[in-house]
Amino acid sequence: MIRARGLTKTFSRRKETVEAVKGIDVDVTEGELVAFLGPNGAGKSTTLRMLTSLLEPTSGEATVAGYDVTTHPAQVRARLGFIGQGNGGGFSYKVIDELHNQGRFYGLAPAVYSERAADLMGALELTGLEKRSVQSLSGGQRRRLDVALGLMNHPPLLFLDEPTTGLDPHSRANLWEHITAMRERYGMTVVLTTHYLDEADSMAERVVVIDHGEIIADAAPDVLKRRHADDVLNLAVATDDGAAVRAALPDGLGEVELTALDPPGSDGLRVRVATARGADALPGAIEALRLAGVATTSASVRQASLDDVFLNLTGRSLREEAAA
Ligand SMILES: Nc1ncnc2c1ncn2[C@@H]1O[C@H](COP(=O)(O)OP(=O)(O)OP(=O)(O)O)[C@@H](O)[C@H]1O
Repeated sequence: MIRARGLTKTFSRRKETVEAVKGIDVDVTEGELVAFLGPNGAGKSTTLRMLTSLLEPTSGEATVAGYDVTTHPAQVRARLGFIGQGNGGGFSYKVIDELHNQGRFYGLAPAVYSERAADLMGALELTGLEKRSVQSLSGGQRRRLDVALGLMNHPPLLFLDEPTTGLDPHSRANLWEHITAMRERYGMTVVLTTHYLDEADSMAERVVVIDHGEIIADAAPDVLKRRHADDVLNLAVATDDGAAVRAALPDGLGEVELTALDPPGSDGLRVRVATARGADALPGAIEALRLAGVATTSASVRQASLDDVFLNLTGRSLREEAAA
């Protein structure tokens, strides 16, 4: 569905040159749900805008839905839906007029766009808001209208640029339900950008991590975590004999860190082990300690997150950058 090779975009701003995208190679096959994850300014939107033919690449090439984005932009646009960061709707227009105008824009017959608009309004829980002005909608409703606008041409490929940014957790979850339902209904390929780690982790089947205009990792969230991050076992043990704890833990479990328990003076140690597949390793670790006569008084596993992946790949935390 998408094939990009050596895609670059350089912007000249006054006398400054910004290399926003630095030679991206990416393939997306039909039906995939792919998230481009990266901090602000990483080049996600620029990549999306090139793939949707809205922005001409400085160099490189991309084929989308079978057409070259530079030589056949109209054919590309006819086959995709694009939901940008800003709201697509004109603020003072009525919701239904926005949808109908979008249908006209795609050259659909009135009977077809009226039916599609009604159908999408129902599917995206916008029924009853037909006559409301776009500016009177809530953030979540407006985003769902954006999705409806993006789907009026029944595209085989949907691009969403930060679809859930600025929405509260409830509206984010609700929008996701709708995106997933629409994807199933139309069998669409979906490509989106996000800087929400939890969203990329839970919703995307594949995550393309972008930093400074380059793809630094590309795989399913679980695979990324297995490759680039460890789970952490956190145990408390009822002994101060650190050497005995180290000797008891299975060989090759992972890096072990021992610290005194809080508050100071408490008997025992806190044991932290960075390890792959922490939940699977935990029972064995507790049993090995027990056999060595060491009682475990508390145990938990912190699963590796995509933030750990980003941190290990770049030395920076995406969570902190997103909050900054
Ligand atoms: N039209 C433009 N003119 C000059 N520089 C630009 C332009 N558009 C983007 N840039 C720069 O290119 C870089 C990548 O921007 P881009 O918007 O693609 O990042 P992003 O990953 O989508 O970030 P965000 O999450 O903030 O949207 C940034 O340094 C940005 O300032």
